[in-house]
Amino acid sequence: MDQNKLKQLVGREAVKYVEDGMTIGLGSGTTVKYMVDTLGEKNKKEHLNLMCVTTSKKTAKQATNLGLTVKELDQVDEINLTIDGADEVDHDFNGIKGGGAALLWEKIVAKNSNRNIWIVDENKMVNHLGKFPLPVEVIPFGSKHLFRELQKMSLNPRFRTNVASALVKTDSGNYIIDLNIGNITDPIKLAEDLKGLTGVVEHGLFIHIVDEVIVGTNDGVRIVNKK
Ligand SMILES: O=C[C@H](O)[C@H](O)[C@H](O)COP(=O)(O)O
Repeated sequence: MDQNKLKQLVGREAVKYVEDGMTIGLGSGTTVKYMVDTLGEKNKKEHLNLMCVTTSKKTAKQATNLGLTVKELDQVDEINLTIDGADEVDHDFNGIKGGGAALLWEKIVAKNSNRNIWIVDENKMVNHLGKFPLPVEVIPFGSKHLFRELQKMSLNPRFRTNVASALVKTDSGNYIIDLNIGNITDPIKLAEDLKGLTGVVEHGLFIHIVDEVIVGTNDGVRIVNKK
């Protein structure tokens, strides 16, 4: 099955978890885009009473255009369920996120959600994290110095740039440095090390955050629950 079809499949499946009256966290990325489209349709058809909190300005715009009610995180008491994409997921249910530079808001929303579901295609299920470069969101001030520190740690950093070769800015106005590490043998230790660096706002390692993963395969959808 073509990758977009898989993204659509898992997006549709995830929307089945949305119930009337819920406050829903909407992730970011190309897979989530399909999910939000389906949620918009469901909302219109079933006249649901939903509130949505988004993890990026892009998702907020899409959701608003579809007629979904979008609130700021601080305007809601709790988020019942967040549905997001991921770049890699390992067997311990740890993941890498931030391929679309939305990792900071995504992590804040996820940590404030009662339940987190990720929607991915099966190529993203891996034995070890790290083939996908690990995104790190950093404060622009002094970021070249931080970059050198990451080099000294042998983490193969690279500033993320856009098609015009300009530095990518996140929705919070920060830069992204991608770490090309290869196999991450100890994600928990790496997460701690990165958080210990002054200037690092957040990293894309999502440790023990997701509860359930909806995996799109050529044979249909597979649901993987945390053990
Ligand atoms: O910053 C972006 C997010 O973490 C995305 O959820 C992640 O990169 C997956 O995106 P996609 O569904 O486009 O592969």
